[in-house]
Amino acid sequence: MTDQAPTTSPEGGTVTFMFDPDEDRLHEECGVFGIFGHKDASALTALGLHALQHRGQEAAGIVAFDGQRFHSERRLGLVGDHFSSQAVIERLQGHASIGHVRYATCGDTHLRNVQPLYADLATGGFSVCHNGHITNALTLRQDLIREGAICQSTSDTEVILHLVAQSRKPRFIERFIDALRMIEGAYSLVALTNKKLIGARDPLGIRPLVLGELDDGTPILASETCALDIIGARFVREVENGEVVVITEDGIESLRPFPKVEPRPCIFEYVYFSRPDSVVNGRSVYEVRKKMGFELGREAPCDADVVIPVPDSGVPAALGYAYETGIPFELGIIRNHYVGRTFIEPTQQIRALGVKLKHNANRAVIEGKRIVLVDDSIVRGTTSVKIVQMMYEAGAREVHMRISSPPIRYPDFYGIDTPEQQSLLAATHSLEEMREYIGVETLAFLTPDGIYRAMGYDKRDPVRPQFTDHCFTGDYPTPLTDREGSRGMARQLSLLAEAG
Ligand SMILES: O=P(O)(O)OC[C@H]1O[C@H](OP(=O)(O)OP(=O)(O)O)[C@H](O)[C@@H]1O
Ligand SMILES: NC(=O)CC[C@H](N)C(=O)O
Ligand SMILES: [Mg+2]
Repeated sequence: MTDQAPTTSPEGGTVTFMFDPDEDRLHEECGVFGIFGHKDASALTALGLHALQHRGQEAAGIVAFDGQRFHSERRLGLVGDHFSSQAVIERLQGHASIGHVRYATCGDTHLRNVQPLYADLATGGFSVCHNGHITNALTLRQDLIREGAICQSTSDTEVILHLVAQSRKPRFIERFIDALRMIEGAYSLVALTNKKLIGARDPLGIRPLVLGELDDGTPILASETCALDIIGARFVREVENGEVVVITEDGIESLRPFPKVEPRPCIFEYVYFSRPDSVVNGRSVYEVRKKMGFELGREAPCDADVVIPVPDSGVPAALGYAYETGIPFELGIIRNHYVGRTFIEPTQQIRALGVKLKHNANRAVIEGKRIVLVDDSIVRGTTSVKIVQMMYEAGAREVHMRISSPPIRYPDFYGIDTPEQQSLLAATHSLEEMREYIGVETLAFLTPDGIYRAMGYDKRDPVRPQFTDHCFTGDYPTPLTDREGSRGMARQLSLLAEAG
C-alpha cells in the first residue's frame, strides 16, 4: 500500500493514520532468515535470502551483531544486486545475523520500510524481520502515536518495536511476548538482540518458519527449507504455530505463550508461493502440487492431445494432470528466466508486459494440436488471456484450460495481499464468463475438497478447516480489525513524501 495523501477526520481536523484497504495493488510475501553463532553469519544470511528471493523482490536487508554493535544494510532491489559483494558482507560483521526479502503489504517500497527494522530499547538493541501481515497494526499504530510514539516507517511491522519498547515487563523476552499478545493476523518473525536470536510464529502458523542447523550445530531460522539447502544446513523441525524459540549461547529454548490450538497454515503456500523444492509443514511442495494436478485430472479430464504447463509454478500440477489423464506432457511454453514473477509486479501495465516478456510458445509441440493448459491459479486472468492467445497464434487447434486450485474470490490480508476483490477475475465472473474472457474451449478449477484431498485429507473440515483457505472460501481465521474496525477507514500513514 502507499503512504497516502493527508485526510482529516470529520470530527475536526485531526490527522488520522489508517490505510486504504481497497487499494488496487498486488503484493506478495516476504522471506526471513536468521543465524546465530557463526563467523560467516552475514554471508550465510545473504545466501539464505538468495534462496528465498521468490518470496519478495522489492527490497532486501541484513542486520548483524558483532558483540558490541549492530550493523545494518538495507537496500531496494534484489539480494544478488546488493549482498553479493565482499565489501558489503565485510561491513556486516558479527556472529549473529538476520535478513529479509520484502514484498510490501503495508507501507510503500521506501528504504524506511525495508527490513530488518531496528530500535535501541532500554534492554539493548532489537532488530526484527517479519513475514505476514498484522491485521490490527493500523489500529495499534493510531493508539501508539496518540500516546507519543514517533513512528519512523509506515510498515505494519514497526508496531512490534513500539509494543516491545512500551511493555513494563523487566525481561526482554517477556516484553516481546507482551507485544505478540497485542498483535493479530499472520506473522513469522525472526528477531535479534544483543544476546538472542528469536523465532516466532503466530498462533495459527499461517506463514511458514523452520529451524535448521549446520554440521557444526549452528542454529538457523528460515521461511523455507530451500534456504537451508543452499548453505548445506539440515532441517531440524518446524517452528510450531504459536511457538517462540529463543536461541542463545546456552542453546535453544521453546516457549508457548498462547493457548494451544490446531495449526491452520496458509494453503496458498502450496499452490503458488513456496518453492517446489521446499518442505512446508512436513509436506513436499512439489509432491502436493503434483497431487493437485492429479486430483484435477480426476475431477476434470479433457479430450486433448497434449498437456502443457504454464511455467513455472504450473509445471508440477501439469505433470500430475498428465499422469492421471494419460495425455502426453510437453513443454509447449518456454519461460525466460530473467523476468520476475508476474504475479508480484506492482502495476497492471507492468504485469501485462511481464507476461509477454516472460513466456513464449514452443510451436513445435502446439501446431495442429488440441492442447490443455494447466496453471496453478488465476488471479486477474492476465497470464491466462495472454497465454491462450499465444497458443492459438502458434497454431493450436483447440485450447482448454485447467486450474489446480479453486477460484480465488477473496483477497488475502496475511502477507500475500492479492488485489482488491473486484480485480479478482473469479470474484466478478461466473465460470462460463471466465471461460469466455480467457478464450478457451473449456475451463475447470479444482474443487475445495479436491485441494484438501491433494493435501492428504478426505475433505475440508467445515467446522475447523485444516488450512487457512480464505482466498477460496472467504473464511478468514483471525479478526480483520483494521478493516472492520469502528474507527473508520482514514487513509494516511505519514505526511512525509520520500523519493524511492
Ligand atoms: O491471473 P494472473 O493475474 O495473471 O495471475 C496468475 C498467474 O500468476 C502466477 O504466476 P507467475 O507468473 O507470477 O509466477 P510463476 O512463473 O512462478 O508461475 C500464477 O502461477 C499464475 O500463472
Ligand atoms: N509480505 C510480507 O510478508 C510483508 C511483511 C510486512 N507486512 C511488510 O509489509 O513489510
Ligand atoms: Mg504462474
